[in-house]
Amino acid sequence: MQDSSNITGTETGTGADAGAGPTYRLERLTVRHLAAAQVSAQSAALSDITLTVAQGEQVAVIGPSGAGKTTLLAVLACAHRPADGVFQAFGQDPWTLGEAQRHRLRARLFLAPQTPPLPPRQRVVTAVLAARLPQWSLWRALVSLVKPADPEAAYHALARFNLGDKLYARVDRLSGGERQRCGLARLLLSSAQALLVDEPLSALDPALSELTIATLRQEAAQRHATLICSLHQVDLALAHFPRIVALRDGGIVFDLPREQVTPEMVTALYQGEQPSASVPAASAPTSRVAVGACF
Ligand SMILES: Nc1ncnc2c1ncn2[C@@H]1O[C@H](COP(=O)(O)OP(=O)(O)OP(=O)(O)O)[C@@H](O)[C@H]1O
Repeated sequence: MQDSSNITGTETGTGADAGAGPTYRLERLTVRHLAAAQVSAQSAALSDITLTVAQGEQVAVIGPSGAGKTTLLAVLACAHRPADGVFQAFGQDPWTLGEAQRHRLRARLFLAPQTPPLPPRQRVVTAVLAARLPQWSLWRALVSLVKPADPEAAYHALARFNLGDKLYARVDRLSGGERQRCGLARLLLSSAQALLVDEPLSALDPALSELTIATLRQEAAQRHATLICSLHQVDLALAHFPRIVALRDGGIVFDLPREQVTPEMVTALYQGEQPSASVPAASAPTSRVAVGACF
């Protein structure tokens, strides 16, 4: 159950579009992973999550390791079915829809996992253009595998993450940080209206971290997409995102406009653990494949 001392913020002043229906509505949501569900009914990855996110909002999700950030993003991407509670994306519960309708709903979302599932032997241009697959006919997709359909678009997307020179590199020759940005370049080529990004800075240096967040925010604002980004770098979350959702042990600890988040709240959230500062991190662990997938 959610701690009764939890603080729930309003969306006032957080960039929400008051006129539009919410992108997400979650009410008392419980989420379990299969293995955990087998061990104990108590061990939910997320419990009692109530959250509404308006179209166009930009939200950072923070919290210590294991808090449930990746699980939340997988649920929002309609990749992980909640065990209990209400979940709606764009006003629809994906898990009551037929397969084809759910597929159409997922095409409105893009999840960029921490470790993007890029085919290692593929060239970067092909991997980035794969974001357009939902918009293409089967024939066009097959032709693009041999002769990339729109290399200029891939170049421009990569260039926004300072990676234009890797257009024709092989994916398995990229560093961890370059792979991560390659995954984010795919996001720019999607037509998604909800952008879900899991720890995009874990393998990036401070300058690239700033560039990456600025690019994501700019893209979301331009297409009036909702942006939800999990971050270990609390300082960057507070500097860039109007709304901060803090998770710990699978529950929401606070959900507030950033001006209302105090250093004491952050210290309590991490309880002895040191929140990451925006310093160069070790490259992303290759064994950690985020729940969910890119759509
Ligand atoms: N595939 C899985 N099977 C079983 N349990 C899982 C699985 N993935 C995550 N969990 C558990 O669910 C909880 C939430 O994990 P999650 O990965 O969502 O946290 P996180 O906040 O993203 O952590 P991190 O910051 O380390 O990436 C943890 O207790 C974790 O051990």
